[in-house]
Formats: sequence, C-alpha cells, structure tokens
Amino acid sequence: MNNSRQNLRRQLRQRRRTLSANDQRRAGQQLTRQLRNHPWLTRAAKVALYWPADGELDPRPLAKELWRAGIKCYLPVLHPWLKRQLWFTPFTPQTHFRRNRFGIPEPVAHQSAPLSAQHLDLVLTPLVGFDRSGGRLGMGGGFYDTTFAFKRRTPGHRKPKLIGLAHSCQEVEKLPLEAWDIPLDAVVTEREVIVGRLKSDV
Ligand SMILES: Nc1nc2c(c(=O)[nH]1)N(C=O)[C@@H](CNc1ccc(C(=O)N[C@@H](CCC(=O)O)C(=O)O)cc1)CN2
Ligand SMILES: Nc1ncnc2c1ncn2[C@@H]1O[C@H](COP(=O)(O)OP(=O)(O)OP(=O)(O)O)[C@@H](O)[C@H]1O
Repeated sequence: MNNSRQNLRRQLRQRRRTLSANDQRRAGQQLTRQLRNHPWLTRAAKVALYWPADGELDPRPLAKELWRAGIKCYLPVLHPWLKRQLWFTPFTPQTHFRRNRFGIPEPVAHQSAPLSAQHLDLVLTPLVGFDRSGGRLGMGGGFYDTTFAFKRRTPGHRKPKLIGLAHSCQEVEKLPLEAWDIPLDAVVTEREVIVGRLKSDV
C-alpha cells in the first residue's frame, strides 16, 4: 500500500477527531439544511447513508428528515462472503444494531432483506479525504470502490449517484488517483455543495 496515501489518511483522521461534540452536532444540522430539499434527495426513493464513526460527518439528522418525507433509508453492511463488497439494509427508527469487525454498528442481519448497490438511487458515502474534482480517500478497505465498480464497467450507468459527505477540514488540494477509484458525483460539507467533474463528462 502506498505510503503517502497511508500518511494522508492518518493525518486527516486525526484532524477529524479534534472536532468537538458541539462542532459535530452543528455540522450534522447544517448538512441536513443543505440537503433536505435538494432535488438529489427529493427525487430519490432509496438513499443509502452510514452510521458515523471516528468523527465522520453525521448523516443521522438527515435520515430523520428523509423518513418524514417517505424516502427509504439504507445502511451499508459488510457482505458475509464477497470480499470488499457492501450490501445495504433498510434503516428505520426500529433497526437493531450490532458491531461489525471494524467496531462500526450495522443493522442485524435477517431483520429485512439486504439490497445490492445497483438498486439504490443515491449513496451518501463516508470519506476520510476529498478533492474538488470528485477524488475520494476512504478508510482503506476498498469497500466503496469495489461495490460501485459496476458504474465504471457499464458506461452510462448513472445510478446510483455517489455523493461524499465530509467536514470541510477533510479537503485536500489533489488526491493521488488510483486505477480503481470511482469518482464522486459531488461532495457535500457543512458549508457547501461541491459538484465534481466526472471523468466521463470530459
Ligand atoms: N461509518 C462508516 N461505515 C462504513 C465505512 C466507513 O468508512 N464509515 N466503510 C467504508 O468502507 C465500510 C467499513 N470499512 C472500514 C474499513 C477500514 C476500517 C478501519 O478502521 N481500519 C483500521 C485498520 C484495518 C483493520 O482493522 O484491519 C484502521 O484504519 O485503523 C473501518 C471501516 C462500511 N461501513
Ligand atoms: N474494484 C476493485 N476490485 C478489487 N480490489 C479493489 C477494488 N477497488 C479497490 N480495491 C482494493 O482495495 C484496497 C483499498 O483501496 P482504497 O485505498 O482505495 O480504499 P478506500 O477507498 O480508501 O476505502 P473504502 O472505500 O473502504 O472507504 C486497495 O488495495 C485495492 O487493491
């Protein structure tokens, strides 16, 4: 694994952890305000979010608004046998959780049928670092890149839209792009909506 990528990841995760509980709460509310009436969301029927860990921007206040609007929410679960693949299970106020092998809460399996990524309209992804052209640095497991690799294999496969959520302190000038990276369609921070320039649009 590339050393500068590892160092950058460590640095950015550290930066994220210095945000106070208050900063985190405010950022989650600001994110909700920016997205709740956004056409990306109001036009979607099925939206994946994540359960925040390690200082990630908290999408749960947004989930509450989506429930209210009748939009279905999902959370990622590690696929039981497919390497680096995520499945998505429904997220409702009744969902029960258990910790996965990374210590992140995920819905208990068998509560309801998991969905594969192709069936979602919109995916709000966690991230460690981002740049303004849609570059994403994650936790390093390769889960999102692997799960959404079909978007690259099938040109014109626009669904689901991938939108990274991040604190603005997670921005970097330029991320080193790896061959397998799937660019984000946009990044939303507590401050702004940044629309990435997709390679396929050029
Ligand atoms: N909130 C949230 N949920 C998520 C992700 C995420 O990034 N955030 N994932 C996004 O992919 C998946 C889990 N991927 C993860 C990958 C690595 C580590 C991690 O902490 N790795 C350790 C070292 C590796 C190890 O323990 O083997 C570390 O970095 O310290 C955590 C989650 C699915 N769910
Ligand atoms: N489509 C893919 N097929 C097979 N392996 C992949 C694929 N995409 C990524 N990987 C592997 O996953 C590993 C981690 O990738 P990377 O560092 O880009 O993860 P990340 O995007 O930071 O993490 P995550 O998506 O889990 O948040 C890499 O070593 C790479 O070999």
